[in-house]
Amino acid sequence: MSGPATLSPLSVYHGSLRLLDRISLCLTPGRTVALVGQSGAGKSLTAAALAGALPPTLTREGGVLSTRDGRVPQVASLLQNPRSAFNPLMTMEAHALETLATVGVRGQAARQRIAAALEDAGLAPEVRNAYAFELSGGMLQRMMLALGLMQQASFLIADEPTSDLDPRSCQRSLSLIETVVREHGMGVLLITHDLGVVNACADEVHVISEGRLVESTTPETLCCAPSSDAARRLLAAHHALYDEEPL
Ligand SMILES: Nc1ncnc2c1ncn2[C@@H]1O[C@H](COP(=O)(O)OP(=O)(O)OP(=O)(O)O)[C@@H](O)[C@H]1O
Repeated sequence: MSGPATLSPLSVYHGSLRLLDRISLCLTPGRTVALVGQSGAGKSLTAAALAGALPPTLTREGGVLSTRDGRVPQVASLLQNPRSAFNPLMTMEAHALETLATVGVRGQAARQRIAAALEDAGLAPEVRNAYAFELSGGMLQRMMLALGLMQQASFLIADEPTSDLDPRSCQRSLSLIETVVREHGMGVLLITHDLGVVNACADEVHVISEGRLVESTTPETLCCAPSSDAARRLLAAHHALYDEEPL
């Protein structure tokens, strides 16, 4: 497990249009950092850049995540739509073996890591023989997490992991993230527009608006004394949606 890692200022362009403007973040093992913002603010682009998955039509400047000693840490992803992360023609074991080969783990050692990671992610051993179409969205999210655990990734980028989930699945997804932070010491970047999720999980929160970070604070301060217009708009939207005190 690595120490804290810093994202060097990240800018992303579509032609001459700047979509992200010098986004800089620090991720720390065992801590959850939330990135919140309205639709179109730049959350998913930040996640994609961190995961090395920006669309080829976009160009980037900076945005290298590195530790103090200059190493680039392993980063795992938990996507909004986990089904899109799996090849429908490959079993979960084939995905796992492919992932482990990228970090040089093969043979018996790979099989042992797969068994341990499935168990840690709360999946039955038989899941290794399943194809994506045989698993629910929640199980596929767990499998994504298992892939991160078996790689011994230091950080997890969770992009809207609770969107489109019913309340029970939402709770399960959040407790899974809590487990990787508490028991495996991963550092998490949690991308969401839901301030309730921020309050439940995050140690610190950054607000993004029109591709720029406009506020960095604690969940408590964001709820009680937000300093940016963007954060105030998010709070107002939360009030309007839930018709109650937001956090
Ligand atoms: N492939 C792309 N080509 C051109 N522009 C893009 C591309 N992907 C995203 N954008 C633009 O970049 C901006 C940020 O998009 P992004 O998807 O990061 O927003 P977001 O904060 O994740 O929003 P949401 O919560 O709706 O997912 C938006 O203006 C979007 O239209």
